[in-house]
Amino acid sequence: MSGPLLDIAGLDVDLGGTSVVRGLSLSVKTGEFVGLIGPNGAGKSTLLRAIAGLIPVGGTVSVAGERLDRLGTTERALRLAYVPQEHEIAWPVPVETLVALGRTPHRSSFTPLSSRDRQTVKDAMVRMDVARFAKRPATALSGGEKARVLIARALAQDTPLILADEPAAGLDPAYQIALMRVFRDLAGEGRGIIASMHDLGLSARWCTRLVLLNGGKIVADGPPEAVLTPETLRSIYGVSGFFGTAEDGLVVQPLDLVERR
Ligand SMILES: Nc1ncnc2c1ncn2[C@@H]1O[C@H](COP(=O)(O)OP(=O)(O)OP(=O)(O)O)[C@@H](O)[C@H]1O
Repeated sequence: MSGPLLDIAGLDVDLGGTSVVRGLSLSVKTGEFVGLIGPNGAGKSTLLRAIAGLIPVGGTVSVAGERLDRLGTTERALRLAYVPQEHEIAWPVPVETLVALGRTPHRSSFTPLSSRDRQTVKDAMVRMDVARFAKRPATALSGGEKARVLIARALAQDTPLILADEPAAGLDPAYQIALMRVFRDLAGEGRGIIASMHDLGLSARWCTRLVLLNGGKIVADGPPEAVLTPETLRSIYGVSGFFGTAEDGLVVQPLDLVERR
């Protein structure tokens, strides 16, 4: 594929009569792990929901050169997977059944899972370390375990583009890092990942690119070192930070509240 994996042009989103995303354009290539960062209310979830086709938008969203608004639900679900911020699981279905729902766009109705489907589901559960819960009701898991099951469902969907809304929230440090490794590996395998994140340390360390949103607009976009600076922390988040360099790159730790200038 020569063009971008994701191409957003002139995206506008109005919610409840308020303009939440304004004239936003963004291109993401295969191999990129994009951290979507920004303060509360910046528009991160709205942007992800808009890309996923869950809310009406102005402008265009294309994946691999095809406009998503011209595709049916199944065709769209073959191109992108979306992990919601909420980890509500309504029915006590076994974890493996829930993860297997990710295979829906690849199958015709009422046919059993193929051996490829079963292998993909198993690989997704192993990758997210939930295979040992395979037979457990998904409702009988901890918050972090549920979060990992919902990410496994998205991985089972086996799409070129993965959108995840605060996927690291609720995970312990080891699982947060494991998730960052999974996303980095998936990007290395030729997919594109966009994950909204509040943890600036994690996003600085693991994302290949950061897109900083504020007031529904992109205010910075580039490698972590270019986006996360003392100036952006102060002006956008209203915090000071510790900045260091470890063997593998940037270390950022917000320190205290400061006046936004
Ligand atoms: N249904 C709605 N009607 C009106 N305004 C909404 C609606 N949903 C969200 N908003 C507003 O849109 C803005 C962006 O919200 P969004 O959830 O996208 O932000 P976010 O960057 O994901 O924030 P957070 O970090 O708090 O999750 C906020 O000001 C929010 O109040």
